[in-house]
Amino acid sequence: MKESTRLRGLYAITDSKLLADGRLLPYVEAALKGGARLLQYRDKSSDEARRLREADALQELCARHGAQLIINDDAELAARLGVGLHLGQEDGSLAAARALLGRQAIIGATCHAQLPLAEQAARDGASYVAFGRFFQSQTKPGAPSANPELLREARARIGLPIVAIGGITPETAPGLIAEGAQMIAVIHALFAAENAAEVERRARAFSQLFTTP
Ligand SMILES: Cc1ncc(COP(=O)(O)OP(=O)(O)O)c(N)n1
Ligand SMILES: Cc1nc(C(=O)O)sc1CCOP(=O)(O)O
Ligand SMILES: [Mg+2]
Repeated sequence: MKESTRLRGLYAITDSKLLADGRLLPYVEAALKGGARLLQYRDKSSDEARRLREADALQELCARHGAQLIINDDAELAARLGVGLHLGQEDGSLAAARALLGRQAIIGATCHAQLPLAEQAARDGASYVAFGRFFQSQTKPGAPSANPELLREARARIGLPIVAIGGITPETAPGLIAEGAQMIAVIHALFAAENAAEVERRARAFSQLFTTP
């Protein structure tokens, strides 16, 4: 499958608090049923055994639903499972991660609101670049803010799929897609839900934004 086809649509990101108490697998499965194409396992704990167990279970779910699993921050775990990786600016060398994971792996890079960071990420072998945060984020309120117009310039200058992140809802996503975002990465507006059925409904609402060419 072409990278541009794989990297389009809803990009769901897990959250350890929202998905605690047995919600991780049912809520993620609901997001995948609702059409999420990428799933990022984002867990900041140092419990390596649990992280491996959970990532393994998520990999199986993703495989069943034809989605791609991406590990946040942890190149070793991504290498162990043979899945993708997302790195921020403080998370280690992207070029080294590319060498470790190989040419086929999906590797994403946080670029905040800075095109030079995206240009560097492209040179270092990123598969996609992520810009944000575009709105107030309940998950990461302190992340640097970005302006939607940035996406248009990024599209013209960076030859990689673009992810938009930060406080995005089904109502605000269309404006970002129109400006050039190929993927919309979401935590709170997807997973802060009463039940799995509601997660699936929300995922479907995001995913439908990508069905028109
Ligand atoms: C798709 C996507 N974009 C940005 C981020 C943020 O990464 P980072 O800046 O490393 O912050 P943490 O998520 O590690 O707290 C992301 N995870 N995913
Ligand atoms: C993990 C993360 N990174 C961001 C960035 O701007 O780099 S914003 C963010 C949180 C995204 O979650 P929500 O959809 O709940 O706002
Ligand atoms: Mg990080």
